[in-house]
Amino acid sequence: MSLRSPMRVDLGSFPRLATFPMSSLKTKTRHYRLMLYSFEHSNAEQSVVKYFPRILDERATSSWFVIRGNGSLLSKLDTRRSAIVVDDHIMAIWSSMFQHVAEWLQQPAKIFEGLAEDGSGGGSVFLRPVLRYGQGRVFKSIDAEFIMLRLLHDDVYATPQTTGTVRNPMIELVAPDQLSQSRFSQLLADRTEITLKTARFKLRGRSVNGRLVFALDQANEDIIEGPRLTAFSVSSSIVSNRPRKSVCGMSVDSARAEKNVITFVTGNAKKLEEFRAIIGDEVKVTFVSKKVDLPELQGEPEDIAKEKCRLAAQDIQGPVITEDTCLCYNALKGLPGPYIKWFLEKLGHDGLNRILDGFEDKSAYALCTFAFCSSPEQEPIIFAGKTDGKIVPARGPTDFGWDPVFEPDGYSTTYAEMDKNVKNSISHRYRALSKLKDYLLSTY
Ligand SMILES: O=c1[nH]c(=O)c2ncn([C@@H]3O[C@H](COP(=O)(O)OP(=O)(O)OP(=O)(O)O)[C@@H](O)[C@H]3O)c2[nH]1
Ligand SMILES: [Mg+2]
Repeated sequence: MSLRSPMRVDLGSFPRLATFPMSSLKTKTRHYRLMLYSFEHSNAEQSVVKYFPRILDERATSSWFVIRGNGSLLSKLDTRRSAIVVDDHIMAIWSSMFQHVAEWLQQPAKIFEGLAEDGSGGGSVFLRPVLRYGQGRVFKSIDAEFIMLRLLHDDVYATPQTTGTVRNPMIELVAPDQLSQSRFSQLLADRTEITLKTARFKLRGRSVNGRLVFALDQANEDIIEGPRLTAFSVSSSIVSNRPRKSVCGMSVDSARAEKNVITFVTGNAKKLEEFRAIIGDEVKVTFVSKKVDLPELQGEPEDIAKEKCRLAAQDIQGPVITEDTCLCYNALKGLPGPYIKWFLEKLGHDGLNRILDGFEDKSAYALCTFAFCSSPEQEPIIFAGKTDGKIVPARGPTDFGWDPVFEPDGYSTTYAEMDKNVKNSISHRYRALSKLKDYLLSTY
């Protein structure tokens, strides 16, 4: 099968309900092969590394997809098995959702570029929009998790070439990035429940901690409710072929999703990025993130981690994860330890080396302590991970803390120089998070 020349679809021109009537949707099903687009190499790569393996394992078809601007990805994927084909019904929903969220956030959206028509394949897909801002060709790329529209369940999939059916559909909008999350929350502040109805289904959305979760229900009306969503157009011929049960007016899936939301309280976007890459998709929990101005506490790492988590749980009034990271010099009996943030800020990478000038021993360890509280009343549970190494003159990209001055034992590269996947397989964060992940897998 060959990739036909890409058809450019921009959101401004993507058909909305008004111009793309249901009848045409029912009679004419086109199939799109998606090219996920990212302005930043690492973002596209991470999205694939994080979200696609599970999909690739699920439904093997002959379809394939391309990540634009990142040739290396293609070689990493088993292109014969990736199935990123959706029909235009689903595209219409996703596009209008993305577009609307972009409008809410007052950001121009560039979501899908280069969609190709293709008559084969099926499968589920995780998509993220790439939002663009800045001037001319200067793009400030958005964090990988800026907004994610995600079909939640394993059994959500499209088989467009046969029936155009999506089973048990559920759609979630997440805005875990700090900026988008606070805007999202503001926009949703006066509305906790949003209902969108079309001729074939009802979308019921609820906003929780800056997320908007939609569950689909059958309905026979074609109206759209909700003052903020009047312009929100949704069109679809998706049908649920399973009888739906409901709990307290919400779908079972939705209710389950509500229960399994944990907030990772952090103000550090890089931590969050690594957290998501490491934890993957196995834990049946929706992780959202929130920046809360927690005090930088003093004391032993474990005490600090616990107290941080208690304060976070009080703020969120629900299940939370916090993380505290230390960089400990053996020559200094564990200092700077939890105070590394200030040392780094005041002294820079050079200074972090120079404080060891008088010492032979340059060895150090990175210590990560995750804490989990299922409610403000619960005592935090601690999961620590440690990676030994040494302090060296800075080498590598400087986009994350003290990564350039820490060379883990057994490697000749600093954390900063390493491939992210390598760091995420040996790091202090990986070691701590593996324990937390095991705990969550056994609990949720
Ligand atoms: O090079 C790095 N590689 C890492 O893997 C890493 N993890 C954390 N840090 C930095 O170490 C300090 C910890 O302070 P910290 O735990 O209080 O974090 P934070 O205040 O940035 O966020 P949070 O407390 O809101 O979660 C901060 O300067 C972080 O930037 C790292 N630096
Ligand atoms: Mg902190």
